[in-house]
Amino acid sequence: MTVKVTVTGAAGQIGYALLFRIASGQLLGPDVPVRLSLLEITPALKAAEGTAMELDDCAFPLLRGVDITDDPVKAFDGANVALLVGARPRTAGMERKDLLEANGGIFGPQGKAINDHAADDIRVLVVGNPANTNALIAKAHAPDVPADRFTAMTRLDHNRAISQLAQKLNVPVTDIKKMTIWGNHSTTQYPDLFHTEVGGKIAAELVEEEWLRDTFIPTVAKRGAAIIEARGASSAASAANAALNHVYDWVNGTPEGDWVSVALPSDGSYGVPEGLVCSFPAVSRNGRWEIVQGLEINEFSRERIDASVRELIEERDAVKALGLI
Ligand SMILES: NC(=O)c1ccc[n+]([C@@H]2O[C@H](COP(=O)([O-])OP(=O)(O)OC[C@H]3O[C@@H](n4cnc5c(N)ncnc54)[C@H](O)[C@@H]3O)[C@@H](O)[C@H]2O)c1
Ligand SMILES: O=C(O)C[C@H](O)C(=O)O
Repeated sequence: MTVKVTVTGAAGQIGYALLFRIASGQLLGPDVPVRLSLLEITPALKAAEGTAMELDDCAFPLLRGVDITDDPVKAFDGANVALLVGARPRTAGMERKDLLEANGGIFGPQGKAINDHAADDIRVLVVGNPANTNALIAKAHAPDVPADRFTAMTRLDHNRAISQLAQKLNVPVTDIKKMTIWGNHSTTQYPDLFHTEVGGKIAAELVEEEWLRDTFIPTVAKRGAAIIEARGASSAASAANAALNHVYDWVNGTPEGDWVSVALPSDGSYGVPEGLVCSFPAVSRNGRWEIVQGLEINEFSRERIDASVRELIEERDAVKALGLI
């Protein structure tokens, strides 16, 4: 069966890094045909058409067609996977409230279009920032879709944390298992090494406490800003790569003996208020995310998880006050 994949913000940077890899089979697997549906704002439709011409020119064996539209209803009609990448970026002089409001105007109607028109098995990944709260808004407008189909991306933070630790310990990234990012995809996120395993040993015991606290955590949490500073634009190829990892694992399952980081609606686990879209350690089984249960949270971790959750609560309360959820 051909899977319909809708990508919003398709003419943007992440879109350009993402679409060719989806069409080559890296989102769902090498045997799954895909049809791409590109949603853009009207002024960017021509650029999206250019990208679609290039997709044609690749003659990808799995690509069954590309549709381009500025209408969310058409874009999400029958969609099985939705990658919500397009968002309103913060510009000079813009208050946080303005940013949340502008994004509410995007993610509310997209959530409703998903609710009314997507396929029954729709899976949604929000990449556009502020990703957790944009996912919360989309979910609030899709009451008929199971809440756990709405996720936001912290897989890039997860991959960044694995890479930083691998470099510190001079081991291949494949030696690192059970990394966790807790909380918000923002600088308050908490990359947790107290359950991470490296060759069967706990990572926090293999590094100096000072490095963990003063180098590792801030490097991972501020990596997005460091990329913007270096590139003059936000991360695109690595964000696209993380989106592919997230959906691939969701659909095909996470490997035994490991887990990944996923922002998904809390069921109250680890004291995170129900419904908040928060990053947790998670495994995918039978096509559904399950939060890893029973991890012991020490005082150091508790403080940091709580700080990020507080920020998520503030964002939720702000969008509630604006009538966006
Ligand atoms: N979660 C993460 O880890 C992560 C990582 C990197 C970037 N991001 C975020 O991803 C988003 C996209 O990044 P980018 O570099 O591709 O940005 P970009 O500005 O290059 O592209 C965004 C695209 O979205 C489109 N767009 C805007 N409003 C839209 C709407 N209502 N419907 C459809 N399309 C719309 C724009 O026309 C533009 O083409 C940003 O919000 C960025 O902050 C998230
Ligand atoms: O776009 C940004 O603000 C940064 C991005 O979320 C990232 O983590 O690279």
